[in-house]
Amino acid sequence: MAFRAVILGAPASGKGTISSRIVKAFGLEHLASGDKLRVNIAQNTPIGKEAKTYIEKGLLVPDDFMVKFIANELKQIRSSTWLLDGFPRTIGQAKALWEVQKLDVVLNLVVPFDVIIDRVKGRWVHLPSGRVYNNNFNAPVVPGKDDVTGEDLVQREDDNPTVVLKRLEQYEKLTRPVVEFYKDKGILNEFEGRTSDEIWPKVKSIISNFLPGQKIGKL
Ligand SMILES: Nc1nc2c(ncn2[C@@H]2O[C@H](COP(=O)(O)OP(=O)(O)O)[C@@H](O)[C@H]2O)c(=O)[nH]1
Ligand SMILES: Nc1ncnc2c1ncn2[C@@H]1O[C@H](COP(=O)(O)OP(=O)(O)O)[C@@H](O)[C@H]1O
Repeated sequence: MAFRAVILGAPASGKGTISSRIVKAFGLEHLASGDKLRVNIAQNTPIGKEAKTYIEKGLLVPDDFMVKFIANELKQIRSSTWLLDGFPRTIGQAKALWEVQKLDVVLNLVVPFDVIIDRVKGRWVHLPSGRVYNNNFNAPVVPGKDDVTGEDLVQREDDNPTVVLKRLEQYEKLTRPVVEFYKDKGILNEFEGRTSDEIWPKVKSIISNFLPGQKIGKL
């Protein structure tokens, strides 16, 4: 079956956290634009070098770059059941995606900015997998190490307070109109909350209208 969704939300609103729960519960492909860009930066690819110049300043990477980048990443996904995280982030990107692919549902996480500022301070990531941790929410079993691989966790350069403020400003100016775009399409679902644990059950029930849950283990 085909099911195509997008998850939206301000920086650190919990897109990655909720997406990982969606993947566990429904077994669909998760494509996170930020994670893919950071892998390119870590590998010092031409894409990574160019994207880094914007990301380190808290600016969005230009639309034409991102549309091409994500179109190529989507081609790598065999399945027609996927969740896009971190893309689209502008009206230009949303229109370009809609041209080639109609979506079934858009999830928008609405989390207060004071919560976001606090979360960013404690965010640690395992770059190769995109797994995220937080000192006050889901700390790794071994401090500083990824639970699955034991590899080092890092804090993102763009998670420092100055850059975060720039990213929030970019979100307000450029990404909030994307929410309106999908509201007009009649496929937007908004989820308000201060924690992922209160948001998750509401997200899960919306997606259950489209997809059967994963069998827990094979009977
Ligand atoms: N305290 C707290 N931290 C959370 C919660 N949900 C996610 N986080 C953490 O907040 C940070 C941002 O979450 P993330 O999923 O990366 O957000 P994204 O930037 O929207 O993808 C990460 O360090 C998460 O571990 C929550 O409910 N409470
Ligand atoms: N769709 C996109 N368009 C433009 N820039 C993007 C996009 N996705 C990611 N980026 C760049 O990568 C940075 C990190 O993205 P992401 O990991 O999604 O941030 P967060 O997890 O904090 O919301 C963004 O601040 C932006 O500079």
